[in-house]
Amino acid sequence: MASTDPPSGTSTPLDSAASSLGGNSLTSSLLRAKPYRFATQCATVDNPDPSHKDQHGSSSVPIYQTATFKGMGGQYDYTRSGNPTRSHLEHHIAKISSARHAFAVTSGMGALDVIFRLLKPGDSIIAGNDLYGGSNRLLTYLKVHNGIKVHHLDTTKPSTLLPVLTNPEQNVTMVLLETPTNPLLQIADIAAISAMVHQHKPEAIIVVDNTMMSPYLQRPLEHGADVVYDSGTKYLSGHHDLMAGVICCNREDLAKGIAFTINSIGNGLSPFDSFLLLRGVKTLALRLDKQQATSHLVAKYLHDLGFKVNYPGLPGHPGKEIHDRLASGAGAVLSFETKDKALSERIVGAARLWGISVSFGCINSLISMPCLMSHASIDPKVRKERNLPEDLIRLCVGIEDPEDLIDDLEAALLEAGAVRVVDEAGSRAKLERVRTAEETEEEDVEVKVEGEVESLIVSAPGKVILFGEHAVVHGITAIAGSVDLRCYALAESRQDGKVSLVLPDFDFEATWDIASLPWDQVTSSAKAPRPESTPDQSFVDVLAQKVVRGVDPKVVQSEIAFLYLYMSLSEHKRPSQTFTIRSALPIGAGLGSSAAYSVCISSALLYTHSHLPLPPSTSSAHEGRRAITPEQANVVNAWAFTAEKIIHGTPSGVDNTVASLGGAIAFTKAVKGREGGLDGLHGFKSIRFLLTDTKVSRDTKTLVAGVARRKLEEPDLVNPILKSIQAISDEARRCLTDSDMSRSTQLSTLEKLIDENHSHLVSLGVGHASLEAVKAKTGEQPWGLHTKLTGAGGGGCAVTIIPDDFSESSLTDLKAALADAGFETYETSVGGSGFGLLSTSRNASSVVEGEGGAEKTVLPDVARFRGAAAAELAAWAEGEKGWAFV
Ligand SMILES: Nc1ncnc2c1ncn2[C@@H]1O[C@H](COP(=O)(O)OP(=O)(O)OP(=O)(O)O)[C@@H](O)[C@H]1O
Ligand SMILES: C[C@@](O)(CCO)CC(=O)[O-]
Repeated sequence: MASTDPPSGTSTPLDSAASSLGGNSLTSSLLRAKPYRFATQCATVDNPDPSHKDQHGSSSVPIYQTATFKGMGGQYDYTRSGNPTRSHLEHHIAKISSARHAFAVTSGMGALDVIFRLLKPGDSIIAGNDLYGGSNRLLTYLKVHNGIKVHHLDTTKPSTLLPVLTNPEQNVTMVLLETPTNPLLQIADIAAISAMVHQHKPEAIIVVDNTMMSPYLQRPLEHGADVVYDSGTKYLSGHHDLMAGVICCNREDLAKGIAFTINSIGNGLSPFDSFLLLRGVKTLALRLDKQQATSHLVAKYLHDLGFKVNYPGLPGHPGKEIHDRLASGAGAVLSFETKDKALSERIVGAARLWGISVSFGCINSLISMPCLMSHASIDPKVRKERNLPEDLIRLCVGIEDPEDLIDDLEAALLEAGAVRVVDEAGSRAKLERVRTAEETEEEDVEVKVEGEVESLIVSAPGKVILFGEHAVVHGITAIAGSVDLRCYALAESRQDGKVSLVLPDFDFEATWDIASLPWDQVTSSAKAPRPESTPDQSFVDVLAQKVVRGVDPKVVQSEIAFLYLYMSLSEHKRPSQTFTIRSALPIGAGLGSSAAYSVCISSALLYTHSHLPLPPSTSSAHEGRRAITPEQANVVNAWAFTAEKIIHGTPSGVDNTVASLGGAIAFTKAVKGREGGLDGLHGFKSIRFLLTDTKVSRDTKTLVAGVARRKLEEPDLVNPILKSIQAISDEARRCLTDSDMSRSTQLSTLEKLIDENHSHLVSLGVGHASLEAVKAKTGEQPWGLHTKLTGAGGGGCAVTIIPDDFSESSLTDLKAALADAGFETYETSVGGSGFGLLSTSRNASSVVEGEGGAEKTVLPDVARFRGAAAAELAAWAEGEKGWAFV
């Protein structure tokens, strides 16, 4: 093992040369202070132990071809445990990989085997579903012989990992990523996945197979990975004349475990192979620059002919902008489809300069069919499930002249009948791809399946924030719970190539031609929302051009949020649907109407577009409780958060979390490296609250921005207030969870905290005269109640605690007095169900006779859903049987 500190090469041979020549001018010292660039670092091998100089001043690291070392107490005793040639290599690899520790072993698979030995029986590992065949084979071995559970998931969509990560029955201790994948060149967002995994499973290790990129193009440790390995057989050595694997990490504990395994099993790299690999690494940047430049030409050539080409250097490659963020180049492996396996075999067989070979990374160009070669060990059924085309051809580009490579490929395509000449004039004949019969058939089938999606109804609750609104945006804990006023969405399938959004609350309806939507603008970051990142602004801007202007300008945000989610979740299916959304919640009044709307569109889309499986159908509302798993609710919540951000700007996430999961919670947002948290609270259920809508309209986005501005301008005023609000939330939480506290102490404590929190909110500038009027009225005798604003303030709603001994007649009088003052009241309990779902096509009561006596499935009483007054929606929903809830 070798350790470097600092990780990047800042000590240079020039330093010693300059000082021995007495070079100490300002310019030369400035120049020397700069770390070497990558190619220089590759070419310059530092001595891991400068106190131990080579006795003859050898310019190349000697091969210490010895099994044993004489004497006792020296640095080396036995080559299995350590060898100077290997130490030089490992030190060099660590330096170019931004790593503190590096290890060299006998192959890439040997490296993975060493890493897998960090796992224990009963552990779960998440791995991609487009993995190198050898990694897949080793994972199967672990599953069968070592009691390790393996989950193959689509790592291009980080949200698909959440259900397994958050499942308490799965002890996920490792996540194995490859990006770009081999051979489909799919992109996994190492940074997003690492952050997500570390948040949900801090003890899990993120392992990245970086062979396709090499440390020259991508250094995953810089993006949050814990362990990185490369098959050194590929780009690091570059000549296909040795087998090697390297492992890098920064964590001391992992380094110790890895060193122990290598020493115990004895698969450290031999001195001779260490020498060869060290020699190869010196030219890594030089080789890859050439290989990558030619790859761009080859990819473009095939793409222009009309083949489906997988290469992250091509515009439009899915995940390209994530890849560009993680890596500094597209690499030198690409793959393309011919849509005909036999045709692919003919192309591969006809190539001359492109050698038929497994592996990649060599200076010579290679061609292969992964399903027959590198990935043949994966069961054909599994290959199909993982969308690995049997006809796929992989090209690994070498350093030959690009013209020769393209000539040879062209000759092979022509000989195999994959292309034909359309114009012989010019220096290169004009060719076009010959379409296969299978392709034409497939296209017909695709057209037929469009629009065939489930119809269903979903609902989501609003919320009341008892303590901590606004402060929660800045990392303070909020105490909040769901209320029994909900938003409802009906998703209906249609067949006319259009999608409609109907918003009766805004007297608004918009219909778009699906084909005319800007599909080419759906970026991969839009398809994989992350809690800490903002929605893709350029996509939002493009969608803003597509919205239909209604009477109320606020509807624009609702439309953009809808289109953003519809397009990001549609994939290639693009179903024709109508979404009708109705709210029993007052809109823009502090009860989380935007979050409930966001959860409705998120859940309706995730289920109708088959991203989540429908829960088993139930016959009564009671049986439907917990029919939706918390894992599914987390996925719905993640997408709802994106919609909420589009509507709100910078929400904390508390509203959508309550609207998704329901119940009552203590919620803390993660800010600036401080961990967030989410805890369920149960003490709310029996407490009655009165909500009073002042009817003064306001906008959460503006109010939240106002507090943020104030925090920036007057930190000495705002920061102590935030601290006090944290203390209020902490005390409220204690009081709600302390089973020894008497009921009367509990209620009087909450009342005191309500008064304190309200005055802090007023100091933050989000109070309003109308809210003070409600506070004063409810505080008057004979009522004497305690009230605070709830939600964003500036108008909107106030919340009042109703003590247990408050009589019904007093409550009626109070409500009348508030109504006289022009306010609207709602009595609510806190802590009911999260989002719910009613699948209509599987509901037996929904089958009726259609035209010509045929049976037809319609939504249950959809007409009543559309026609009911807002206040009647809850009664309508209760009347419908078969709801499934979180
Ligand atoms: N039923 C609905 N149909 C369409 N859009 C809606 C609906 N309900 C809410 N919205 C969207 O949410 C916006 C209201 O969000 P806003 O954050 O201002 O209020 P709120 O969520 O009710 O209050 P708070 O965030 O303080 O709890 C509306 O302007 C609209 O864009
Ligand atoms: C004002 C605020 O704290 C609550 C809005 O309901 C904003 C947020 O948390 O997103």
